[in-house]
This record gives sequence, structure tokens and C-alpha cells, in this order.
Amino acid sequence: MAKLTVKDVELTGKKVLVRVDFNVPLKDGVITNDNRISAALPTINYILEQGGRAILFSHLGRVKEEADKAGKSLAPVAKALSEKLGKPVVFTGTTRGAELETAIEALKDGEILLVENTRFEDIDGKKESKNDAELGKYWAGLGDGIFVNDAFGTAHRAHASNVGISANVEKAVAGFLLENEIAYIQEAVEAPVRPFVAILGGSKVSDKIGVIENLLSKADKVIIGGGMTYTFLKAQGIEIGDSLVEADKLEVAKELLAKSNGKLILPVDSKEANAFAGYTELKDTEGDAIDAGFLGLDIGPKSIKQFDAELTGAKTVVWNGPMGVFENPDFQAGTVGVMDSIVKQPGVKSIIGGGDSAAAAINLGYADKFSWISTGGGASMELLEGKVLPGLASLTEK
Ligand SMILES: Nc1ncnc2c1ncn2[C@@H]1O[C@H](COP(=O)(O)OP(=O)(O)OP(=O)(O)O)[C@@H](O)[C@H]1O
Ligand SMILES: O=C(O)[C@H](O)COP(=O)(O)O
Repeated sequence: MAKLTVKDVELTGKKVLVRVDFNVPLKDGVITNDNRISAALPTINYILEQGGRAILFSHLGRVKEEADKAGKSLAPVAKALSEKLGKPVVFTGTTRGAELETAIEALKDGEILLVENTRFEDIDGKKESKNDAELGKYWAGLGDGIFVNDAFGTAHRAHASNVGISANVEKAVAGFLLENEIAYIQEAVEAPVRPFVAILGGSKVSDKIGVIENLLSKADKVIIGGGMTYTFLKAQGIEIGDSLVEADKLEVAKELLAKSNGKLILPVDSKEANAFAGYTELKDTEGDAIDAGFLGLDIGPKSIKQFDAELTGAKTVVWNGPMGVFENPDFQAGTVGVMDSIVKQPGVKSIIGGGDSAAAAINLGYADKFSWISTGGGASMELLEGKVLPGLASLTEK
């Protein structure tokens, strides 16, 4: 990568500022998925092994007013991190002030501190999310001039705790997770080993227009599944019953189809039910049309075969968005089928672009079968769209 990385800087004895993305799901104070914490460990361990004093920053959820702070303290994360590292993690529950500064000064080489949720600074004028100049400078001043950004999941944001700190330190460098995410996703899109097939699913076309457009210009094929299928079908005058549709995106869908040069592959059948929940009828459609009074909730068996054929021989596959309502076992077959088709290709570089598809792969036992599962939802989408990520752009050039 063209940016300095954590390997390029001297860390021993230094107070090293580190941005991680510990925005993990919490239920009643319990972390329900700690992948993002595990993914940050190589960078944290490396800094500690080098004798650095690690000062970690992360946001958790979105905080607009005082009441939003409830349940969004990073205290449970500090505990989980301490367990994973097998050493104490200092946590003062503050984002600034004397108590935090004293705790940082007391850190010894190889010790670690976690600052409280950076978005607690959003209550008073959105200082974190608006990249308030004073806040970035203050946080930068807590270290010794080195900032390690390992928060890929937040790299599409220009906030005080990433670009604000970067702007006020001597060297802003990438951590191992950020470096790997960029290497896998960007290289897959910009310099893919071909054939390169992209598979896009999920609920809405509107979320993925930019991604579809960019991938149509880079990939050999772009397979579409999930809820957004039906906007594309309706755009061609095909009956879609009560399936999910974005009426205001029919024109865009038409345009994408027109300029796709046959690269855009749509399902040829669906699994349909007579209600989203509590349905009494469930069947496979004959062709691509959905019956009146039914909704398409997964791709059908012919599509699973068709997508398998399209994926045969693929050397690079990028997948984002489930093929159906995978949370319900009745509508899981499409997502499972596509995962099977991807991972069985010999020598394939297979990448999942975060979000719900990452959750589906992990929950359905496919985590180890993919080359890379991104820890970023929005960030990986913006990378797939070909956008510049501010969190990456603000790092020091090599
Ligand atoms: N045919 C369908 N009809 C309705 N909902 C669907 C259909 N197919 C998939 N979904 C739903 O789409 C949701 C995932 O869509 P989303 O666009 O959020 O995916 P994603 O891009 O992987 O996730 P994220 O936005 O978290 O990155 C799932 O909850 C799934 O149930
Ligand atoms: O979960 C994510 O996508 C990142 O942590 C960014 O969170 P945000 O969308 O609240 O900025």
C-alpha cells in the first residue's frame, strides 16, 4: 500500500494512538458478536510487543443526545478486550479531561488503555462526527506523534477520531486489519484475476446503485439476487406480485440493464410465499414472474443452478448481500447455494463485503471457507463503489 503502515514506525516507549472499530452489537450489555475485537488484535498485540503504550479510540453506535448514551459505554468492550489479550485494559469511562490524561501518563511500555465511546463527544455540537478541529487536536496531543488507524469499518467517515487525529500527528499509519481489508477488496476490484464475478443481493437497489455501476465496469459478470431482484424484473415488465419493489428506482434499473452489455445476471425463478411472515403457501415459481398475492423471498432452485454455472471457473468473487430472507430457514437455500458455489471454485479469491452477508456466512458455518470477510459494511460498499475512503486518504504517504 502507498501509505505508511504500523511496521514502518518506531513504537518502543511511545504513547501510540490507535483507532479501532469496536462498534460491536450489544444486547443487555453482552457483546453478541466480537469479530471486530478479534480482528483488531494483531495490530494491538504488535504495538504492545514492540513496547508501545496503546491508547485506543472507538465509537459505539450513534449518539445524538444524553439519553442515547445509555447502553453505549465501551466498558463491556474493555472487559472483553482484556480477556482476549490476557492483560488489563485501563478504562476511565471518559473521552477527555484530567482523569484520562493522568491514566495515560501512568501507562508503562506494553500497557493499554481504552478511551470511552468517541461519539459521547457528539452530544455537544457533534464534535466527533463533524470532525471538530479542537477535538482532533486534543486527542492527537494525548500521544507521542504516532497514530495507527486500524478501523476499516469507520474508514468511510471523516471524523475527529480518524482524520482529525491524522491531521495533527507526525505519522498516521495503517494497522494490519486496515491494510488487509484494502489489499483484498481494492485489489479484487482494481486488479482482479479473471474471471471476476460480483454477486449483489440484499434488500434495496437504492443502497447499491453506485456499487452495481462500478462493478459493471470492472467485473466480467454481476449477479443480482435478494429483494432488489424484483425492481429489476418489474423494470422489464415482469409480474412481481407483492414482492419488495422500489418504484422510484425502476428507471435506474432500466438504465443499468440497458448499459450492462449482458453482464447483469438476474434470477430465473424464485421461492415465493403468500405472506412475509405467517404464510400458508410456499412454492417455487415456474419462471421469473411472481404470482399475484405472493412475494419472492429467495432465489429458486433453477437460479441456484444458473448462478453456479456463472460462477464456474471464477478466480475472483466479491459477494455482498444475501440472496433471500436468510434469517428464515425456508428462505436460506439461495444464500447457502451461492456460498457453496463460490467456495468450491479452485484457487478462487473469495471476498465478502461485510454487513448481512458476513453475518450469514459466519452464522451458517462458512467463515473459514472464504479468503476474506470484511469487518466493514458501509466502508466496503464505498470501496466497491470506487470511492476514496477519508480514513485511508488521511494517512501518511510512504
Ligand atoms: N426477497 C427479499 N425480500 C425481502 N427482503 C429480503 C429479500 N432478500 C433478502 N432480504 C433481506 O435483505 C436484508 C439484507 O439486506 P441489506 O441490503 O441490508 O444487505 P447487506 O448489504 O448485506 O447488509 P448491510 O446493509 O448490513 O451491509 C436481510 O435482512 C434479508 O432478509
Ligand atoms: O458499523 C459500521 O458500519 C461502522 O462502525 C460505522 O458506523 P456508523 O455507520 O454509525 O458510522
